[in-house]
Amino acid sequence: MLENKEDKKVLIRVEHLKKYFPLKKKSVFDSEQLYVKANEDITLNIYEGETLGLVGESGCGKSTLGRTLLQLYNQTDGRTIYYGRDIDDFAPKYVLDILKNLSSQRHKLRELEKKQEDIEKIYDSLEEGPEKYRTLEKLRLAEKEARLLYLDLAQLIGGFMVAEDLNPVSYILVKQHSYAIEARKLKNKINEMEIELEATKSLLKEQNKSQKDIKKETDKYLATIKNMKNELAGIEKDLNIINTDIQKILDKYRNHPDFEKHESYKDKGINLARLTEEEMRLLRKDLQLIFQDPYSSLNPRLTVGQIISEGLYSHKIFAKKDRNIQDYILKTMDNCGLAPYFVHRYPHQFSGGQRQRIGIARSIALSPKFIVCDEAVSALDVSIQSQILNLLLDLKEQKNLTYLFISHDLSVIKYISDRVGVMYVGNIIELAETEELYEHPMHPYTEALLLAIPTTDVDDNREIQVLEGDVPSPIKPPSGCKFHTRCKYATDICKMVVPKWEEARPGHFVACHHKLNIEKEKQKGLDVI
Ligand SMILES: Nc1ncnc2c1ncn2[C@@H]1O[C@H](COP(=O)(O)OP(=O)(O)OP(=O)(O)O)[C@@H](O)[C@H]1O
Repeated sequence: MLENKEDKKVLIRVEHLKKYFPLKKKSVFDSEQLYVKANEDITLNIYEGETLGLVGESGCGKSTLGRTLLQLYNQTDGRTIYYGRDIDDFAPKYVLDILKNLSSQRHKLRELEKKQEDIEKIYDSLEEGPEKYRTLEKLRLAEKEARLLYLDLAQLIGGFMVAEDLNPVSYILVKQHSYAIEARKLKNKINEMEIELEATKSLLKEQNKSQKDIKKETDKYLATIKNMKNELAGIEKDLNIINTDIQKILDKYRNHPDFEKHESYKDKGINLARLTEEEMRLLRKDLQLIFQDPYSSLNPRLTVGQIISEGLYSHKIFAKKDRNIQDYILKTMDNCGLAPYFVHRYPHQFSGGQRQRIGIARSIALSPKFIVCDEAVSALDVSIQSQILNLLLDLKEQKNLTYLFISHDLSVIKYISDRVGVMYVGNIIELAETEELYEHPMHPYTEALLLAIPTTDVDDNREIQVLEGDVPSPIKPPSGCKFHTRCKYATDICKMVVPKWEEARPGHFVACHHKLNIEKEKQKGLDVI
């Protein structure tokens, strides 16, 4: 069970994430570009060490969300912030672009805020009715645009947001970041050289070389590493001086009334959506995917050992000549319930459950922090499903992993998840701790999904209710709340205004104009925000 929200560390923060797939035009005369709106305005936190379950009908955008978080798809809009590494250490290039253009970006932000205020005035002046609802939609859009840009800036410069002239701030922060990039490149090189050194040592020992020969060979590496470490120490010394100067300049603004507000938005997360391909490649080992169909994701021409070693070599966790990799692979296989003699076998020689274990071993070998399990047990027999689920839970405990667990099966989701998000035609419409969501659903769609679960409990005399109506198309989804076409509680506002994503009870988020059970909760004396 997860502790209070205050004790939890966010690993991934998603803000207003959007993923549209453009559709091919039928003819060159088509003026309208159509999109599959697979993910729309998704905002959520994924906490370190939790399993966040994701449910919803087929085609609602679960896999797209998982893959977009991992940046296997380029996101159309929004921010995906990863806290598993420190932005100063990782020093991504996009930060330099923002810092170089601070003045013009803040100018743009002020324009967006002005636009938002203007729409707000119009909204306040309107009578209740369709025009007011349409204006509310525009207002939400303007708010979102301004907020995303504000977060991009405040995350990096915090209290400097109050500075009249951002040019000197820009100058010193660009300098700081350029040094950080140099330091990161050197650290990577040192790391690679140390891996080479280990591999050389293990190879020479295997060849029974004398201590003298081993020393002669490894001294070359040690000398290069020493030189690089000296160079790094120089850069880090300069960085410390720059950091002290930055603090001194920042202190000048501390008395400004808005300083603390802006400073509180400063954080060390990395915006995955803005990384270069090469940078994303470096982070790929932290962020893994386990597929539904292990057979199609395993290369049939490679043995289990080769399948697991591929990633270890490409992420430079082991050098090619390093003999220690064999022990490492066998240990990883053992952790995943695979016997050592499987190491030379091919995927077709295994059952579905064993193949899934191989897929899991391949991911786990890279020591990831976050894994998207996309229908990871859906193709397996029920008895095997529970074995794989328990393996995933054990590995999570041992290695402090965080999962996004995607499934259309509500029982599987209930079993494995700490919290559950419910998706409907591209949106997450409800998110809460598992028990809370199953016991007190607030969204009519969640309620309908739960009522549709068959039960074997003889004391449970509720009727199974099948959700009527077709799932709307994600190309032209219904206006307002997308569920209004199937919702028995829908009113006029539902047809026109997208419901706001809000925390209705502590830790319980929902987007609905007519939240269920709120009155009941109030009567029971439970917290309602
Ligand atoms: N690469 C793609 N190009 C175009 N459209 C896509 C692509 N991938 C997914 N879609 C569309 O996006 C929508 C969401 O699909 P997605 O696979 O994310 O849903 P899902 O909830 O995971 O469904 P399922 O449980 O059936 O896998 C669907 O309408 C799908 O057809």
